[in-house]
Amino acid sequence: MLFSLSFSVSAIPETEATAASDTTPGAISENALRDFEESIFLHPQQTYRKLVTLAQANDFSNEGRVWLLLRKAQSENVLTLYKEMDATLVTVAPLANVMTNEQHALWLYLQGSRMHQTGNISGAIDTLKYAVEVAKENTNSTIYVLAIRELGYGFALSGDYYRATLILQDAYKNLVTLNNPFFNGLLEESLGDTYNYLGNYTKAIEYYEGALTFFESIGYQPHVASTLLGLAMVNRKLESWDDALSYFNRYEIALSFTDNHSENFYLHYGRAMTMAEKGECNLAIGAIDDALSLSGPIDYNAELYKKRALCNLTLDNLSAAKQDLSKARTIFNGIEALHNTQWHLELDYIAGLVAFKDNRFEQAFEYIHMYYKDFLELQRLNNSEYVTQVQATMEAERKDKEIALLKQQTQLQAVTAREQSLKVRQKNMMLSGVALIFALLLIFVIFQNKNAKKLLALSIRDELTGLHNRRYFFDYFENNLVKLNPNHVGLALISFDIDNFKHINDNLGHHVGDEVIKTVAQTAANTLRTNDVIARIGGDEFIIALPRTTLLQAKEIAKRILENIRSHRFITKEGADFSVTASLGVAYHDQNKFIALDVKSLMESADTALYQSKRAGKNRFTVAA
Ligand SMILES: Nc1nc2c(ncn2[C@@H]2O[C@H](COP(=O)(O)OP(=O)(O)OP(=O)(O)O)[C@@H](O)[C@H]2O)c(=O)[nH]1
Repeated sequence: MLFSLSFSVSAIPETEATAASDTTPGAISENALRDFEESIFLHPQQTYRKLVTLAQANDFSNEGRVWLLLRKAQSENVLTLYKEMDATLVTVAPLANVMTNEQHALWLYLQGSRMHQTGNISGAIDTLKYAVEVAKENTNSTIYVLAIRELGYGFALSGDYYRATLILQDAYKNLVTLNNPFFNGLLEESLGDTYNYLGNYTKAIEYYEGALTFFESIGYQPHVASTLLGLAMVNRKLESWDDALSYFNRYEIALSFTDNHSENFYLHYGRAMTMAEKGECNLAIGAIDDALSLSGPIDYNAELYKKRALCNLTLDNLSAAKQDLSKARTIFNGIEALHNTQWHLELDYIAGLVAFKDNRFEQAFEYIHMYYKDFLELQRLNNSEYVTQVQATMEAERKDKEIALLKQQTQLQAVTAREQSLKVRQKNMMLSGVALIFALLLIFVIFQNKNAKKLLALSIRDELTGLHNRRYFFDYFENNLVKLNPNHVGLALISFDIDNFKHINDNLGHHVGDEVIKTVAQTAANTLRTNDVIARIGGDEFIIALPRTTLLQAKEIAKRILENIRSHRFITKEGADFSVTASLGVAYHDQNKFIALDVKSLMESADTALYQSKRAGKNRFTVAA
């Protein structure tokens, strides 16, 4: 539930109720505008109408006008009137230089949360960090809490769950002493969202329920609604279909706080998907059609078509299933960013089931096989050791099943006529398909939490080199190397940096510099083994983790990297012909020494060794003491 509903509150002023209901522009004092916050949450629709009326009057000072516009944008955010909100933010921008600190922080926060909604996650993170900085003067202010929360979302959306959880838990620890139900509700809701994304659904429910109690106690309907949606979604993931459906019903009632029906799509979408997953296909098809008629985001529509295809298969409506599948395919063809994601690959899986129903067994097997292959490749690209372990288990399980099936086939073939054996072959083909699906479903369950779709896919890669980025590397390190595998045999880190790179930029241009970075990245990556992880840390600096390695192997790899980099010749369009070198630092953690793995100090050792290589004349590697 990481869509953003933004709110803020202050102590209820005596004048607040009047402020919200009075529509005469002249009757409102400028100070009262600042205090409009709470009425935005209690009566969003009425407050918004009031603010629109006031905005038509021109008799405000600059400070008053800024408050008016910011509060208007804030209520537009609450009511998800994003077009209007964008326009209001444009109107307030020229007044940036007369804003007070408090206004400036609110302005930054609103921009940051809007960036989230449009998918500009890195922009949102930068803007929100700035908002937190500006709001920090008063850490018990509403804007500070809101900005921290939104920043936590930013980290979660970019796949940095670790930092998201840390920042929110930290804020929670400080704010819980204030005993403000709104703040407590906000933070519990955010922790619910983060655990939801982390796949810890039981913990997510715990936090969402806490948040719901706080929000209901103060009557902030937009928050009650968003928390109920969170509870519905988590229960769906836990396959508690009836609880999920009952939360969707409560969400529908809570949505009455707004006249804007755009959130209805998520209600109908969630409900339809839940019904289909529950197996109530007759009901689900009607619900899917309702959701499709609401013109939600196009990739959600594709998911609806996929589910309808599966339901139609269950109901033996083969031709309808084919049509659904083709509609889903058309949508995916048009969204390049989603190509080769799990959601895209699932089309082949469904196509396999359709072909099977159609008695095209060979084709069914082909599709499912292709799906299986592509899916594992996708996971390999994600390059997590955890994934590899799961895959290995699944693969072993699949092989066992296939062997058992082959045995069965041989026995059957020995006693049956040729005609019968053809049938058996078809049956076995189906059974191995089922075995594959079984294996894949298990993997799916594990990766279901990674549903930030393209946002996640984009956020773990460095744009220039296509390698993993810094964030992914640290996340991988903490979550896969340290937590999941504390007893690894040995772990080496290699930190490296291209020598005299600035010289290349200065003499041959930035575009050549970029090419050098890309080629060096590729050369180093090609030198590594499948389970090694390389990431670009920034500029011309890279880091490599070599799990399950001896120091001797690590040195060998460092040597090969150096050789492969220095032996590459660059020839530019302009006729320059040159090669580059790099300096490396190797740090090694030896489990046999019974010293706990400390990421930070291992990285520092690798960096120190790298600088020793630089000082000793570059183009070499040094092993940290
Ligand atoms: N072309 C290009 N240059 C970059 C990029 N990111 C950072 N840089 C430049 O990379 C250079 C990094 O230089 P340094 O590593 O500090 O120094 P160096 O010249 O390599 O010297 P030594 O490391 O001591 O060998 C700086 O000039 C940055 O401006 C990028 O994405 N593309």
